Amino acid sequence: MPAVRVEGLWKRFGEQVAVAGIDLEIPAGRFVGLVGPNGAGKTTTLSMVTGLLRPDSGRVEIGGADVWQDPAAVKARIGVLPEGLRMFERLSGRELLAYTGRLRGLPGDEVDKRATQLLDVLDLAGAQNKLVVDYSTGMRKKIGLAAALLHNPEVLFLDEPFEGVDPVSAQTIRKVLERYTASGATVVFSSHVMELVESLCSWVAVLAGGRIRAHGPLADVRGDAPTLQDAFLELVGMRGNTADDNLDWLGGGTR
Ligand SMILES: Nc1ncnc2c1ncn2[C@@H]1O[C@H](COP(=O)(O)OP(=O)(O)OP(=O)(O)O)[C@@H](O)[C@H]1O
Repeated sequence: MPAVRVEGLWKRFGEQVAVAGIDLEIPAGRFVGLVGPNGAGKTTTLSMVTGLLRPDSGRVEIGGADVWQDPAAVKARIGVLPEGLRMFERLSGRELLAYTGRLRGLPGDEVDKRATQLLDVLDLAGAQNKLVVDYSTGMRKKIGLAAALLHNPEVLFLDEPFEGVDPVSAQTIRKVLERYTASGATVVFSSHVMELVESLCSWVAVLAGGRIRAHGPLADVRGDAPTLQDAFLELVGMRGNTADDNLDWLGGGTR
């Protein structure tokens, strides 16, 4: 069974079609990259897939359960780190994890154990008693990731998890996620950084204009192109689209 099955997903915002009929089956146990240019519909798709935004039409199943018919069952099985996540900022990192764990129905001592381990692995132990409002961008991503992992979900959805994260923290996050997928869990994440997707993901979906342009194992999507970046530019029709002709006034010369 695929980890995620999406059928005929559509979303309009007024005149703007954000997602224009997506069909996708994401295999389980893979590190999956969802890539696409700005405005491609990645966040809208992930929001609908994780039960945060109701689609105009279409269906989403996670582990065989329908996201919109049975939201509580699905939400118990997934972890989500959305873009611009709002957190309870007046809690410390540890308090936030304790609160999240109890909301997830975990026993208190289990929450304590898992929180201690996650804070440690994610290099947040020293900041565990600091309020989340005082965390840096990277620290916020890491505490958000810890909260999303606490209940050991089957599928983890991450919107731009590496944005604003320094290379050391990125490596830490990467190791945690690699360990998680190695045990059979699925990670689906959106990113603009092709090198990162190429080095992390075994399966990718390319989204542009609200539609899937290509999907499948990384090597199949890359095809004969030297890098995923080249394949991506070809697929989204941006190859050769340079600013040379239009910005002839920019730079040295006439002011
Ligand atoms: N709440 C909204 N109201 C109106 N239009 C929206 C809304 N959310 C998204 N859109 C539009 O839908 C389209 C897809 O947006 P979305 O945020 O899903 O793209 P994205 O691929 O995540 O982009 P980025 O990489 O820039 O984050 C865009 O044209 C955007 O302007």
